[in-house]
Amino acid sequence: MLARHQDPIAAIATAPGRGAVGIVRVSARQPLDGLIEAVCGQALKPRHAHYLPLRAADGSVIDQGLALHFPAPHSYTGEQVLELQAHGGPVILQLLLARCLQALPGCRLAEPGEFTQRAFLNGKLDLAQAEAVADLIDASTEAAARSAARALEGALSKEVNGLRDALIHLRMFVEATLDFPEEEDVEFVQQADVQGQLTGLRSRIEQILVRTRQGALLREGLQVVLAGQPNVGKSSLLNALAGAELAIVTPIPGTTRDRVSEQIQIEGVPLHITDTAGLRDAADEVERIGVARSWESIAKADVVLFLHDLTRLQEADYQREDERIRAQLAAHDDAAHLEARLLHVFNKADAAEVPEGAMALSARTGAGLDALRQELLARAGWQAMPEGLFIARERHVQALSRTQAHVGGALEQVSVPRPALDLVAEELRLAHEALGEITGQFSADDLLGEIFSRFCIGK
Ligand SMILES: Nc1nc2c(c(=O)[nH]1)N(C=O)[C@@H](CNc1ccc(C(=O)N[C@@H](CCC(=O)O)C(=O)O)cc1)CN2
Ligand SMILES: Nc1nc2c(ncn2[C@@H]2O[C@H](COP(=O)(O)OP(=O)(O)OP(=O)(O)O)[C@@H](O)[C@H]2O)c(=O)[nH]1
Ligand SMILES: [Mg+2]
Repeated sequence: MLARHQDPIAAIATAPGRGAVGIVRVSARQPLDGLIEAVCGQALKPRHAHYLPLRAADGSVIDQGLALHFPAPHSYTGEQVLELQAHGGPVILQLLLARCLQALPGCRLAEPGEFTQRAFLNGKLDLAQAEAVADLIDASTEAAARSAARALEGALSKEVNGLRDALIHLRMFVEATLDFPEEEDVEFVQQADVQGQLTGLRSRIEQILVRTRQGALLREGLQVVLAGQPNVGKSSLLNALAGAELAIVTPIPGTTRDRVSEQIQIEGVPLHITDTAGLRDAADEVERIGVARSWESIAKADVVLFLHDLTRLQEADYQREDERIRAQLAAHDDAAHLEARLLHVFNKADAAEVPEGAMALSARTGAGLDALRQELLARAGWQAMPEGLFIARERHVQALSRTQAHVGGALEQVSVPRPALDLVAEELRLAHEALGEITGQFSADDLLGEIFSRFCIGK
C-alpha cells in the first residue's frame, strides 16, 4: 500500500460555487479529536448533528454550521470522518477547508474520488458499487439515476458474486479431481456432470450479459448523427426531436455549417444527436470545413441517420448526389459495420408521396417521429426491462464477455472423450479472474487509478 493512502485528506464535498449549503469533509485513520476541538470548540457525540460556531485559528467565527463526527469504522470511508456543513458560499468553504488542512497534522487535499477509493479499499463498497457512485452523480436521465442507485445497492455485484460462487465451486471440484489417478478422474467428472454445470453457467452469464449491456447503454447513451444532402431537413429534424429551436433552419441549401449537438432521451436512454452540414462539394472555405466535420461525426456515430428529401427523390441531380454520399459512406466503413449503423429516413412526408416500406416522417408536422424514436431504441439494442435494471459500464460488459469465453473454452475441453482436466482448470481460473475484475477482487492498480481519477473532487 502506498503511503498516500495513509494520509488524512480533506475536500469540499459539494458542488463548487454558490449553494445554499456546502460540506467540507475530512477522512483520516488517526483520531480527529484535536481537529474537532480546534474547529468546533467541543467534543462531538458520534453520528450526531451539532449546531455550533466553526472557528478559525485566531478564534474568530468562520460560520455558524453543523458538525458531524463519524468515528471509524462506521463512516462512508470506513475511517474517521468529520463533516462540517456550512453556508454554501465558495469563500466560506475555502476558509473551512484551509482551516482543516492546517489544524490536522499531515492533512492534504483529497484527489478526485479519493474518499470513495478509501471506501473501496476498506471494504465498504466493491468496485462496481464505487463506479455506481460516480454514475449516479453523472446520470443524465431519471432511468440512468435509478439504475445507478440499484447498482450502488449492489444489484450488479450480487449477480457477479452469484456467478463467482458457482465458478469457485466448479474450480474446487476440478482441481481436486486433478490429483486423482487418470482413469478415475474422467469418470468422476462425467458423474458430476461438469459439462452440464458449465452449460448452465454459460446461460446464466448470457442472461447477465444482456442486462449489463442494457445498463451500459443507459450510462453511455447512443451517438446519433444526422447526415445527408443540404436542405433535406436535418436541422429541422434535430429541432423536432429536441423540441426546441436549436439549429437554424432556412430554405437555403448550406445553412448549417458547424455541428450542433443536443442530448435528448427516449424512454430514459440518453441520445446524443448531432446535426451536421449538408454533404456536398462545398463552394467556400467555411462550408468545406463544415463538411469535413460532418464526416468526422459520421465516423464516430453509433447510428448514421441518412436523411432523404421525398420531394426531390425523382430529380436526377438529387439521385446522383445521394449515390455519391452512399459511395463515400461505404468507403469509410466496412460493409457489415455500415449496415449495422446506417438508417435511411425520408423527410417531408407532408409534401410528397411516400414509397412503400420507407421509414418516412415529417420534421415539420411531427408525423412519424415516434416510429423513428422506437427505431433508434431498437438500433441501440434497447429492451425495456423495467425491473432488474442496473447501470453498468462497457468495462463490465468486456469482463463478462471474457468470462463467458473462458467458460466456453472449459466446456469445449470437457466435451472431448478424454478431457485434459488441467486445461479445464486453467480456463476456469481465467474465467474467475475476468469476473473478479468487475467487483475489484482482481484489479490492477492502474485500472483503479483510472476509475477513481474520473470522479469529481470531494467524492
Ligand atoms: N452528509 C452526507 N450526506 C451524504 C453522504 C455523506 O458522506 N455525507 N454520502 C456520501 O456518499 C451519501 C451517503 N453515504 C453514506 C454511506 C455510509 C455512511 C455511513 O456512515 N456508514 C456507516 C454506518 C452505516 C449505518 O449506520 O447503517 C458504515 O458503513 O459503517 C454514511 C453516508 C449521500 N449523502
Ligand atoms: N414540407 C416540409 N418542409 C420541410 C420539412 N423539414 C424541413 N423542411 C424545409 O426544408 C428546408 C431545409 O430545412 P433544414 O432543416 O434547414 O435542412 P438541412 O438539411 O438542415 O439543410 P442544410 O443545413 O443546408 O444542410 C427548410 O425550408 C425547411 O422548412 C418537412 O418535414 N416538410
Ligand atoms: Mg441544417
